[in-house]
Amino acid sequence: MTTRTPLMAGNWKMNLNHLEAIAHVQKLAFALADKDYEAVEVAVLPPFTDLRSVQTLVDGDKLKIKYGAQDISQHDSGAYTGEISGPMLAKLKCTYVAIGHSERRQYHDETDEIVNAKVKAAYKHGLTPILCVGEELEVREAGSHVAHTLAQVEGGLKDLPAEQAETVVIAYEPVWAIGTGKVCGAEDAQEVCAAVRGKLAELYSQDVADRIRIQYGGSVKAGNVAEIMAQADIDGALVGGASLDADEFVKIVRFRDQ
Ligand SMILES: O=C(CO)COP(=O)(O)O
Repeated sequence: MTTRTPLMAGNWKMNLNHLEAIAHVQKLAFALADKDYEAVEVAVLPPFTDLRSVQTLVDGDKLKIKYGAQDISQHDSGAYTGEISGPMLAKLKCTYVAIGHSERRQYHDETDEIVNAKVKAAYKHGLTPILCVGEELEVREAGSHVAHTLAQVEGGLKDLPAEQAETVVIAYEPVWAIGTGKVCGAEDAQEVCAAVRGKLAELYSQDVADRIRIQYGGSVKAGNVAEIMAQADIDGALVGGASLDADEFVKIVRFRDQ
């Protein structure tokens, strides 16, 4: 049986400046300095402007916390005002990059084609994509949430070889559950995550699918994380609001104690 190391990632979105980031990561590192959490991978996704400070802290103190960006340009360099490239993120030793978050799809018109180009850009520069997928409320109400999410998975991974795909992280984030306090029922989340794993098996192989980590995201808190993590196909959480509170995020990382 494949054992997948749970990945708890905090997506800070547009919150915390670089000084606040330093204080926040120090708090997390202090609270997680014992061995209890070693079986869980912990990552933060701060705004671009914080990455250098987070890198300096993590490198200097040899922290086990990983970090990454919330987006990446599909281009390596050039006249793309405001964009941040894969080589820049790689130089900052980012491990992860979130791609296709629903807020990018919604406010920046990111299509599956763009998401796919960004996933390829991440791999080109040695970054691990956290490919975000999930349906809006209307889609859920129409009963098409599984098909919608699987189409996003397929579109995001298009033409990606198995050697790359097997390290991707998929984050299932139903849009209606993001920042709303309406957590998707654990069994409903499991239904979609199991279908995502089935799609990965169809696209690659069962072996590859069994190695890919699938996170749930959307109003995850210390109070609901244990139930979510108890689901067979959920291997971690992508946490927004609750990741801004160090104590709460630490409790989420220690989901086995909740
Ligand atoms: O979008 C999310 C993480 O990427 C989820 O956000 P919330 O945890 O605030 O609902």
